[in-house]
Amino acid sequence: MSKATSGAAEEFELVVDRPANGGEAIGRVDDRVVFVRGAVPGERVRVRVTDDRHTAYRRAEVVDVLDPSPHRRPYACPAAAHGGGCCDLSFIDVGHLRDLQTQVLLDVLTRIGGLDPSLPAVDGFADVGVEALSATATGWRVRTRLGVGADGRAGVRTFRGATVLADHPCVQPEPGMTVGLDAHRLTPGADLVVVADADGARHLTEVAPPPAGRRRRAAGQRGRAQSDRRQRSTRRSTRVVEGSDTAVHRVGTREWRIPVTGFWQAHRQAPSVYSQAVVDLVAEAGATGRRRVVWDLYGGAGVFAAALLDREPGGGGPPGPVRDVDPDSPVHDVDTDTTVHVVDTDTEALAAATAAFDGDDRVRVRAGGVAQTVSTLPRPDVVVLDPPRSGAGADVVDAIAAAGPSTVVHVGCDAARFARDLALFAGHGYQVRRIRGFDAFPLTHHVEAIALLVR
Ligand SMILES: C[S@@+](CC[C@H](N)C(=O)[O-])C[C@H]1O[C@@H](n2cnc3c(N)ncnc32)[C@H](O)[C@@H]1O
Repeated sequence: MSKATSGAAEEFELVVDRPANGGEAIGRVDDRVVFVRGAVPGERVRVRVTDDRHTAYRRAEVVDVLDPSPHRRPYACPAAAHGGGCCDLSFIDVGHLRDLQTQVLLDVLTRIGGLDPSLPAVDGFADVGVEALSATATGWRVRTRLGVGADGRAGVRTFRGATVLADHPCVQPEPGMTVGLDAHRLTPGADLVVVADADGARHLTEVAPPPAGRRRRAAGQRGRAQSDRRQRSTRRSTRVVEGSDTAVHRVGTREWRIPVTGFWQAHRQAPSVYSQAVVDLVAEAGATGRRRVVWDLYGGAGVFAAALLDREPGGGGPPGPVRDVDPDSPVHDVDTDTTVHVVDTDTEALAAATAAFDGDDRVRVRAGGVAQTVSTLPRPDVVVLDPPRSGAGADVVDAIAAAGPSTVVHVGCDAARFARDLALFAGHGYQVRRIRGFDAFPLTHHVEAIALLVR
């Protein structure tokens, strides 16, 4: 290793050997861990220190690749190649990137989740690994939030920065979704939310710049939980620039009208793939049947509620005439219906749920925080939870366990918080029966994980 100091930022060489949960590669120098952004595990790189405030570790970025990995590729995303905070790992071959995502999830499951690697669920996940949601790693995103630069043009913002890359498009949005934005007069410092709906129409809503004092904090928070983003939007005024303020999304035979600034899964395939996974896991636990009470926590517009009612035995079947086709069938016997309680803090998402279920009294929506609300619900047989990146945490896990469901399906979008929640459930006697992982944000480090837990 050779060291040098350029101004305030120290530079040195090291070999990085494994992936970290946040997309960096990990090495070690002088007994301190170094998290390196822009490296592939296995590479020898020259790095510049970007954060030296901690005794146990430092953060650094690559300034030169001295011994490149065979999995390194030219950046697939022009925005990321220019420092955009979008496709952070688009310089790694897609197949290898999925192997790295699998490695990260296995690492946190065992280290933070306390799971035994020989557990069939962990072993089974290691065999299958992180699964693709679509055939290609580009053109999958149906909702995105861009920045508007000082010149009034929209683009991806730089990683943890405020610079807008209007001339370097990101490859995540569906084809055509971000074409021709320059035709609109936009407000410098605003956000521009872009949505491609189920019918191929585009909707653009501008979210006004945050008040001056909050701008700095908002930039630092970018990329945090969906709930944070939603709250920031609701406090700022919005203006429809193109299309409408709501967008139609469909899963199976159901349709939802979701506010453009509201939450819907980013990947076109995610709602149907996740909801099928939830249905399959509940069936695997044998938790299907009559007169069940199901909680769909952090349920948003009720996509999982719909899948559990429509697609699984004992769900009651789809609404309307189909339910009456065979009144003798146990599956469609109205007297045996499951009831699903959808809980979320987002009243607009719950309004979309109410409209989508159109008076179907098998679905009850409840506005409020999960921790405060669940004690008021009837005891559940099955609980599905899909918290934001911050995870569910101890209070929520304690409250779910106290209600005593036989089956829990946990959907997590941050691997470490997901693993922590599994450890909390284990403390209440819930064992992991199966784990699946999805490459829900291709060319990035993000992984969506789903676990089946049984008591
Ligand atoms: C990852 S989204 C999942 C939404 C839904 N399951 C879906 O797939 O469309 C997380 C949801 O949690 C909601 N949320 C965040 N914090 C919450 C809390 N403390 N209590 C209830 N809901 C919350 C957000 O409004 C958001 O709808």
